Amino acid sequence: MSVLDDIIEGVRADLAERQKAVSLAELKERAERAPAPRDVYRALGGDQVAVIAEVKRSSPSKGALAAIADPAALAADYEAGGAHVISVLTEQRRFGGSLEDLAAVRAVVDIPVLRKDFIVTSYQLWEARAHGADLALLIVAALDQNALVSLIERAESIGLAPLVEVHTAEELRRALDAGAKIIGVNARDLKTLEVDREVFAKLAPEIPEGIIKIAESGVRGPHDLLAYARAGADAVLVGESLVTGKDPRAAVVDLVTAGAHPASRPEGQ
Ligand SMILES: O=P(O)(O)OC[C@@H](O)[C@@H](O)c1c[nH]c2ccccc12
Repeated sequence: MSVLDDIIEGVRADLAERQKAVSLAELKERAERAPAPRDVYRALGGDQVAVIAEVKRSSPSKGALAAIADPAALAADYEAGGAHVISVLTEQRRFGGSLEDLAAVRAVVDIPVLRKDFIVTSYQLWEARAHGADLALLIVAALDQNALVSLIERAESIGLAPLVEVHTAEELRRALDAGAKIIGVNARDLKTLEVDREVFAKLAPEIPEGIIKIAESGVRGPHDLLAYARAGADAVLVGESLVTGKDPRAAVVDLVTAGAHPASRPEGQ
């Protein structure tokens, strides 16, 4: 069993518990009362390389990263540093997150917020919206094609922008076929947890213009952001290096500054 299979088994077990506690009808009512979704395409579509800063307590590869007693305070720091979007890991068992973290973060920032989890059913999309999310991650490796297509459609229909994550050329083809408009290339293989920062540069040329390209994972600082930018990234998604550093806000400032520099754009653009 791959790491991804193992994570999803736990996700399904936790999901079954939540489904017992809150009916879909109730969740939909909560989603209707949630604040309106924020404009994700404006946040990610500017001239600069956007920075998506992640609230991440632990990971299957590294174990505990940071305690993060107050996720809202961390997110407010990220926003003050100039982050364009906040990512909140809500998976509990391996990443130490929760839907409460998501709601707490959304309440204190004015920028869009991503629910980062292993979404396998539309119930989780409703949960995301009910807790204020503006985007939801959909991992191609975790979904068959029918599920991917219907989750993209459902996300869009309830006001959530789907960020479709790929790691291989085949997954990218499936994401494009399914109509993804925002594609994240994860440098980490979720089946083995190995990081290969070259994957973005290999896949980016196959992503048509007009689709937002996000480089995910392994960004240690401005140098890695610039390399991803030269390979065509519109945004980078950064977790570990922000939560483990001494000053997350200053670390975001450094990334945003690098991303605003014209030399960070690919040649000819
Ligand atoms: O901590 P890093 O290496 O900066 O990576 C952040 C983010 O890309 C990573 O947390 C991530 C990308 N895709 C995921 C899918 C599930 C869980 C986590 C992830």
